[in-house]
Amino acid sequence: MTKTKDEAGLLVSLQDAGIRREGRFLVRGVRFDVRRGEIVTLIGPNGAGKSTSAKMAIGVFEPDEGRVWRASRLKIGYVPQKLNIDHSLPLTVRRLMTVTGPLSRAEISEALEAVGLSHMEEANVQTLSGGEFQRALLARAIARTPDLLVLDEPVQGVDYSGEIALYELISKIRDRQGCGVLMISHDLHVVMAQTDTVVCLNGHVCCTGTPEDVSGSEAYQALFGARASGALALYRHHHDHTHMPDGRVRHADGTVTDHCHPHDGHHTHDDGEKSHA
Ligand SMILES: Nc1ncnc2c1ncn2[C@@H]1O[C@H](COP(=O)(O)OP(=O)(O)OP(=O)(O)O)[C@@H](O)[C@H]1O
Repeated sequence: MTKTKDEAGLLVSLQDAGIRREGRFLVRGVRFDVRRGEIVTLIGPNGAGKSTSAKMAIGVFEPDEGRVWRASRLKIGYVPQKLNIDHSLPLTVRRLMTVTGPLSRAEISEALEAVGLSHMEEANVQTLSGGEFQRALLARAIARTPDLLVLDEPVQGVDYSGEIALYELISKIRDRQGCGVLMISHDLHVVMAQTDTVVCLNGHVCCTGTPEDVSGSEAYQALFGARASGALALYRHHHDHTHMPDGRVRHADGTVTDHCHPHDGHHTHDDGEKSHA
């Protein structure tokens, strides 16, 4: 018996979807699926149609051609690219959490705890660092336990180690809540190691596949030129390390230390297990 889309864990499916404005297509021929537990990243240069495609996926835009299918009663958590906040008005983290809809005290505390911001519930958002602010927005999105978490450039204004921490957090949330994740990124090095599928856009889909497939494809190389060389691979390279049977850690550069470096992310174990402690 064939499984229905819902049974297969499919959350959203774009089939040759396109958006036309003022007589021209902003993007067309967009096709990708997001399933429960899966991380899909849209990459492409500025103006490539990443946000437009994500907006089609979540139903903000109806496609002018092609089709978009969404699971019934799909709950979406959206982390916007930017948020215009009137800094002349005081806004606490707790209030930020509820401006888009009511949440119980328990839901607020749990979400802030998940992103490591429990101690900042009463803080004014103006005082947060870039990384803390992104985590507060993430907390707001996950507090409603979405089926699909959509993040528009989540690491903007976040430094390299903050970026890795944020990616690990997103991956942890995916594991715990079992949601699907659709992520947008205009920069190449930010494609997180846990991404299952990369969709490379430039007004249309240039290529789709695993990060390795995409970084090796001609379409991707042509689109990003010199910047493309090894960029996705580089991300993995930086975070690859191996746990030796005696507990020590061997890094990609061959050095051996007692512990992981704080910036270490994806890694493998010598016993063949692939996971993070
Ligand atoms: N409502 C609209 N009417 C006309 N043009 C639009 C509209 N919305 C977006 N565009 C244009 O469509 C193109 C794709 O925009 P989109 O925001 O999807 O790109 P993006 O890949 O997310 O870019 P960035 O990396 O800069 O955020 C851009 O050239 C943009 O100016």
